[in-house]
Amino acid sequence: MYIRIYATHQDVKKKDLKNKKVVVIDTLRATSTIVTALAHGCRQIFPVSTTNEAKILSSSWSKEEVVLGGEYRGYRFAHFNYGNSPLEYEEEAIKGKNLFLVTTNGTVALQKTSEASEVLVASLLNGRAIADYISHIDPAQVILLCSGTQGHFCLEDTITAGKIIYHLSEKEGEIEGDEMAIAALQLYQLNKDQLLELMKLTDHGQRLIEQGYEQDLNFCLREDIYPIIPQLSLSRIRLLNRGENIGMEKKL
Ligand SMILES: O=C(O)[C@H](CS(=O)(=O)O)OP(=O)(O)O
Ligand SMILES: [Mg+2]
Repeated sequence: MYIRIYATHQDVKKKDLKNKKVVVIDTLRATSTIVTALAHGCRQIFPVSTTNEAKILSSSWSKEEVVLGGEYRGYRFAHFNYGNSPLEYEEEAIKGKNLFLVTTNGTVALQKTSEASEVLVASLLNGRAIADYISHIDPAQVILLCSGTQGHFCLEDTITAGKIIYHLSEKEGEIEGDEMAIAALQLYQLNKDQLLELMKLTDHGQRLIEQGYEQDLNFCLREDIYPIIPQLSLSRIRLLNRGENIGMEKKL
């Protein structure tokens, strides 16, 4: 298996992902939010890039079936039900709902994968489960698509990519990859016992703290609390093997 990492979604064109197995990562905070919502019984999530798109797409459902969520530069939209804080999606109210999620980086990265053969959604909250799944299907090549922040490399997505490679190598021995993959693995191995200290140094970590979201930062670093496999297919994200995922316990 060969691992290739893209540091930002701006680095990749849709055609680069054609027929590829792609794992999308946006640790702060979109993919952490998606994983949390699905772990709490959300029916399916539509990643969209504008509030208008969310409103148009969601109009096919009754109001009771729909939740609108998201943010721009960290701040929630006035007429939406929720923002982009994973903690908001731990509620019973999300159960059975169709979530239309608009975010600055993560949902845009997810929309880039329309030509991929399989798309998975990863965060630190479910990184080991994603690695287990990939090793089980054993593809020749996997692309880890980090969302990045506003077109720039970010540590938090690279750390999650490194964690996935770390767990893959635990199962399969040495993993081949590009130099970003080697760097991501080293970064995770060197910092896995001090993730919070590292994240507090990042632009996004500092911004979340300034915006009053320090709890989000702590939460997004809780490794493997939700061992689920969210899969994007036909423009919506659902749990793979929903029956197996349902009833899983949150490991605190
Ligand atoms: O809400 C977030 O954490 C970010 C917004 S930004 O990086 O502060 O602009 O969005 P995401 O798409 O989850 O990276
Ligand atoms: Mg992000």
